[in-house]
Amino acid sequence: MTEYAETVSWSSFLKSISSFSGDLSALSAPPFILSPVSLSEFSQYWGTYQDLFLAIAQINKQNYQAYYPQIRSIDTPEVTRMLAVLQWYLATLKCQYTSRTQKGGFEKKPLNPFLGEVFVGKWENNETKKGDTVFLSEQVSHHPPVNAFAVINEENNIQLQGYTQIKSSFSKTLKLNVKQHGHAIIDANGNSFLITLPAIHLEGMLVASPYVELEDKSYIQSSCGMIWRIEYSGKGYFSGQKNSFKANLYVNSTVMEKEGKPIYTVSGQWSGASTILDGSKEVLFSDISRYQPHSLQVKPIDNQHDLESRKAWDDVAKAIELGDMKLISQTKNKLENHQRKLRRKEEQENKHWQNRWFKRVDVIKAKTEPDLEGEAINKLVALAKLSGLSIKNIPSGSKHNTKEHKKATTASHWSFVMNNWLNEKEIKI
Ligand SMILES: CCC(=O)OC[C@H](C)CC[C@H]1O[C@H]2C[C@H]3[C@@H]4CC=C5C[C@@H](O)CC[C@]5(C)[C@H]4CC[C@]3(C)[C@H]2[C@@H]1C
Repeated sequence: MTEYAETVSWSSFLKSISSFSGDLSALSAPPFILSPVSLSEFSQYWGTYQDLFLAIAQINKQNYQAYYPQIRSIDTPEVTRMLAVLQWYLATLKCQYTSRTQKGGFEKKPLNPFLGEVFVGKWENNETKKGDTVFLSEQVSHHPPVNAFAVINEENNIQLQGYTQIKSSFSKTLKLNVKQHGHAIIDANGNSFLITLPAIHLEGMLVASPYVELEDKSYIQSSCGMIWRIEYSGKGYFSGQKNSFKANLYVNSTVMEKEGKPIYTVSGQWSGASTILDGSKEVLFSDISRYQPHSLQVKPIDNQHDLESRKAWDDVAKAIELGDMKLISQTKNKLENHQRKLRRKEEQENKHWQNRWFKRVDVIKAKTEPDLEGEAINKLVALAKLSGLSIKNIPSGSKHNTKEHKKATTASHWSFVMNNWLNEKEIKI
């Protein structure tokens, strides 16, 4: 599409969203801001920096001093592990929120996954003999859209699972605000970590080059008691730099709530370099450009199952690449009508869609009927209690004592069921 035409349709698009409220996926957007990628692919970013992810499981009493030699004051493997979790987490932010806008691109509207859509792959770590890591993503709900994900490396005994539900709204100044519900939980050799999801907003909408900026706070609570509080800021905030953050490590959430002395403070750019206060000295903590992202191995489309994202959306993705609006709506309607027919058939037969690898667990009820698959939920309850965070269905990272928590009535989450994956017959990695 020509530059001029794009500008015209972008400004008419902005006019259309200025009066829009509701589910983003319902908003029709001009072809040049449609992405041929399904949102079900976005959760792969939790595992893209495999070396940083696996380090969380590999740190032990014998090797912990080798990880951050520049930080003289480190004295336990637990603290080293907390630093490794933060370094990995910052790397996931870079992937999650800037990988589409690095080379001058801008955020586009991803394809809205249908119920039961899956996206699977693996990271082959053969060069470092760390065993393969499996990645699973399943659209466990379509109304509202919820994506659940798991990253599993058996050789190193580390597994991440979680889910994301986004709630978005436009501000008067056409800023797109997105609150995330959900969380991620890591289990690594007996240590577990609860990671909350930051709120985000889209900058640059008025100049037709939107990019994500993180805001407010998020937390990483460890089963050993220590907790990270990460505060985000961006251009125009006090720091003035894009993608800025400040992270404080506290011995526990009580000290954090009292604004006690942090064990460490790390600050800088989550998409670039950051430093750590080691006593009175400021030393380099992490420079993400020094780490290699691993690309996920995904089967060719011909070997994929009909429920796998790239096969299911292939016609639509091709139409988007052609920028052919008519063909886009034709191919999208075909897929969406097929889904509506399936839902109607299930209704008539009084059947409901069976989720594949994740199950919904109502935490309040589960307290009376604890079950094995709810194991991750029990971890969520334990870690949330340690951190003072709410387990109700309110924005990720909300505190336990807020009026929003008191007002909320439900506390149900999505939990990965390893047995369902081990017994999976149709979808292959
Ligand atoms: C309908 C409004 C619209 O189309 O606006 C068009 C704008 C050009 C772009 C808006 C889209 O920007 C995309 C960025 C997406 C988030 C990126 C990363 C993540 C992290 C991942 O773990 C969970 C999903 C999440 C939060 C994505 C959610 C969807 C976002 C905001 C897309 C916007 C629709």
